Amino acid sequence: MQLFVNDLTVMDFSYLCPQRGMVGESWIVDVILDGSLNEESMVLDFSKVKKRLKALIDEYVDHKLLIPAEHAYTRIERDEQNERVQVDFLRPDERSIHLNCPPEAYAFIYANEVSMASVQEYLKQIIKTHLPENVQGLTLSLREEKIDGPYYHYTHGLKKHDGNCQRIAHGHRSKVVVFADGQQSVRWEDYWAKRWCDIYIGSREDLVTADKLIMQPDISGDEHYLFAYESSQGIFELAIPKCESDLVDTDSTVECLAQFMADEQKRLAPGNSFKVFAFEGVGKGAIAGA
Ligand SMILES: Nc1nc2c(c(=O)[nH]1)N=C([C@H](O)[C@H](O)COP(=O)(O)OP(=O)(O)OP(=O)(O)O)CN2
Repeated sequence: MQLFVNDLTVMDFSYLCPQRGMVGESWIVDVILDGSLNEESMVLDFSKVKKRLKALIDEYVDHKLLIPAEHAYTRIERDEQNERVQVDFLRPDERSIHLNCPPEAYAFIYANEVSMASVQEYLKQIIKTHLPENVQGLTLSLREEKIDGPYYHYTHGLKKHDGNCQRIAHGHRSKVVVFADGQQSVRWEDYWAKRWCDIYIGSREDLVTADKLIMQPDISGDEHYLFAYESSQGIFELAIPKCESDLVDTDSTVECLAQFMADEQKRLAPGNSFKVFAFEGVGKGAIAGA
């Protein structure tokens, strides 16, 4: 007998990619369980499927940075004593990425790349060990939201958030809808999709100088932004290429980003009025005008 649950959850996370850098993603999870019927004549109660599997996915992937642990660019250094992990992703041409964070900030995918297939396998191995005996098989499918129109992938961290959004590198794949003088404007939507294609959005107030960091990455020149802050889960540090980042004067909540976009459009085209629908992952977001 097979049992299916579609749209079990959305995983919002980021990953390191040799070509694209830091990529924000939102993947929808569907599952199929194979098993015999239990004493309740069920493969597994839907409420248990939803709660248990979502809890595992939240614990192991959601709001984390996924590291392709077997890629040649990846270096991982664990400081067990201080409960910190440093990751150096040594891309060429001064596009290296460096982090020093509490261990919960990362998920290590033992593969050459972070892909739907490798994350699927990683999660399958974890979830399998948490299923009751009558459930013998698990199929996990990951998919992107179908988006008609422009979208972008961004990564950020919300240092004031009391949950996992405080992690400095988690992200989303987000649709954007813009109205200029009451008409939908694909031109402006394309503008943001291009500007924020694979972007790290940092708050200006989190910028630090190298002497303020615990990590001492081997970075030459002035090609990187350095960000650091302390939240309830610990100290988070990130060095990321400036050319793959954008700075805002506020926090990077979706409310602030929607307002940033509307204000930026007004600055570039003062004669028009704007309304921006900025999504944060799938099915939610903020609306701002200028
Ligand atoms: N009003 C706002 N609330 C939250 C914001 C925000 O910008 N404005 N941002 C976040 C985080 O960035 C987070 O990544 C949002 O992800 P989400 O998946 O919604 O968080 P949850 O884990 O709580 O939801 P699940 O559906 O359980 O995954 C948080 N809030």
